[in-house]
Amino acid sequence: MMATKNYVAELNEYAQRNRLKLKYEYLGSDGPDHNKVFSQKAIIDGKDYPKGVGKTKKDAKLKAAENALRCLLDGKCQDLTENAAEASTPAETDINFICWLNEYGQRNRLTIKPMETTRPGPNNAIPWCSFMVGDKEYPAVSGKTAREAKEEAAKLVYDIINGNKTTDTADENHSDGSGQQSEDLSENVFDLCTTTKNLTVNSKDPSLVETNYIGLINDYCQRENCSYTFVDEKICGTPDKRQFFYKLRINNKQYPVGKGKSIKEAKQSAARQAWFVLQEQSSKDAKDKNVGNGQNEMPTVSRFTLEFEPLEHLGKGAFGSVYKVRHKQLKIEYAVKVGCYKEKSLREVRTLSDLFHRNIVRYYTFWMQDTGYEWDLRDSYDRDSYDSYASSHTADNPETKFLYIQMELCAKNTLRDWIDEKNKESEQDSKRREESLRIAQEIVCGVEYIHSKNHIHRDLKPVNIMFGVEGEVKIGDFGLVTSDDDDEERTVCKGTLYYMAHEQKTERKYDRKVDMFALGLIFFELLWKLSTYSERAKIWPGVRRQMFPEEFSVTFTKEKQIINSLLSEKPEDRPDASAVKAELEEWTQIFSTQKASRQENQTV
Ligand SMILES: Nc1ncnc2c1ncn2[C@@H]1O[C@H](COP(=O)(O)OP(=O)(O)OP(=O)(O)O)[C@@H](O)[C@H]1O
Repeated sequence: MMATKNYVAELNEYAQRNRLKLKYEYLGSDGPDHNKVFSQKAIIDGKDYPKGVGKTKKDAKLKAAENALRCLLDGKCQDLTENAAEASTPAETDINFICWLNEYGQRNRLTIKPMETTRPGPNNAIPWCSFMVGDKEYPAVSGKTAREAKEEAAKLVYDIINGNKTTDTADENHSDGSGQQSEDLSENVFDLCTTTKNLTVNSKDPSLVETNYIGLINDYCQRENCSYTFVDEKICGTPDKRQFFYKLRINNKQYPVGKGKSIKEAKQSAARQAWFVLQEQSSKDAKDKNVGNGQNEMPTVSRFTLEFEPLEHLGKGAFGSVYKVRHKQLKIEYAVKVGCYKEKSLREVRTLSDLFHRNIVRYYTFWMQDTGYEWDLRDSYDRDSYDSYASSHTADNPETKFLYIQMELCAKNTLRDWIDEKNKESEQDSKRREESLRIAQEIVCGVEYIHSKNHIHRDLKPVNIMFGVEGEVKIGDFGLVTSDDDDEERTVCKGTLYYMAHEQKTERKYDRKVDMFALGLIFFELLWKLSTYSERAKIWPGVRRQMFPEEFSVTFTKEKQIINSLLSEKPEDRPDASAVKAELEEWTQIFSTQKASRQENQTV
């Protein structure tokens, strides 16, 4: 193996020689666990140098140092910035496709089943493998060994799901299509889209599953027998920061322009814009039709009960009820939120459809119906009789529409339950501290992502934080989400008073830092045992003003420092999510090392 040059030492030397102030900034990690990449950048005398990406933090630092040296000594900064986007994407050859596929199955609650066979070859039997993902079978592939066939088959599924190949082009017996249509089909991952309606994967990041709006438009146009084309509007920006603009034309009607960093992203965004306009239009048409008919005479078929089997009433919030359901065809369980439709609720769904992150409850789709859904709570424990007690119903006002939001199903216990359980335990132990640090890190990752998309959650609290199948944190309830535009006037006192920042209670101008204040309180609650409500009521006002129980400050010195900064009265003094994430990551590492050495000492 070739030895790697120690660029970090070299850059240090360079900085010392030239009396420059050198530091590194950790920029976070990206990608699923099996294929994580880390990023760091060098900052020299306040100037940022191109980020370095690597499979470990150390590699990333080395790469960052190398990049800075190339800028400083060879003047090659431009090339590096242009390549930065590529470098941050994990190389496909590094991906363990079987592992990726298993994670994909877990995330989407699809069973993954390899089907291994042999087929006669010229000399001996050749191993073949294909995968069943949910109820869809992917094409079979051969390999020199059974393992190789399995890996190749998993890679094929990866390619198809990522839109690198269509199922048609991947099929052994199929010849390639040509022209515009085949190009569109490969973007749409058409086969998958028609089975699951809207699941595809962002080709850049296999950990994120996005709604395929081009697929939905394709579906819609086939159903309505209309044609669509993407219109190339313009391209802006410098070569390293290109912005593409596309819009959709459906039967000569033009829809709003969508933009993106690639043509594909811009087309998806245009399809998303068109999809929302179509939804709004169809709701308006239905309303006009009802008004025209004088009354809502025809009973409407409920898409909800047609597609899903309601299994359980999970709870009720301000917007409506949430049900655990099973998709009748896919046999996958989801959560569906049902409430009365208001213009504003559609805006919220629009925001939600923009968020795809491991630590955020995954949104699948939404639709509107004339009928709502009622579950008689008295009998909800009686599964067999749900039909007689749960029913679709129309509202008293015939103009009322109901909005259904299909989401990922999370575990029943929320973070509130987790905290309550921990508070029942007798001792304040180090296991709670360790778990709390993991949970806090995941919450802050989700919040960092929400903020990066220019949204403010505004209602972060333990009941709105749920857990996924692997116990990972899932931030939910985006009922109060709003955009973080600088000059927007805000509604005063939206959210839950207990976790609300001072400025959110009283001021019309506040920003994303209100979420950081709530995070401070949640971190405190994660760590500190509060046995009774009265104990909590006694210390809570103090904690909100950065006054902590003495024992807390002694036991959790580092955590207290982070929480203290999050609870700063002035929003500008609160750190942003990425800074807290970095601090927590660093502290977690130190804490684990300290714990390991303590354990070692005990055994010696
Ligand atoms: N995706 C989901 N998976 C599982 N349970 C869910 C899901 N979304 C919501 N729930 C549960 O459904 C219940 C109602 O949730 P919802 O988000 O509507 O309201 P809430 O958070 O209780 O109140 P509000 O919206 O008024 O703040 C809660 O108990 C919540 O834990």
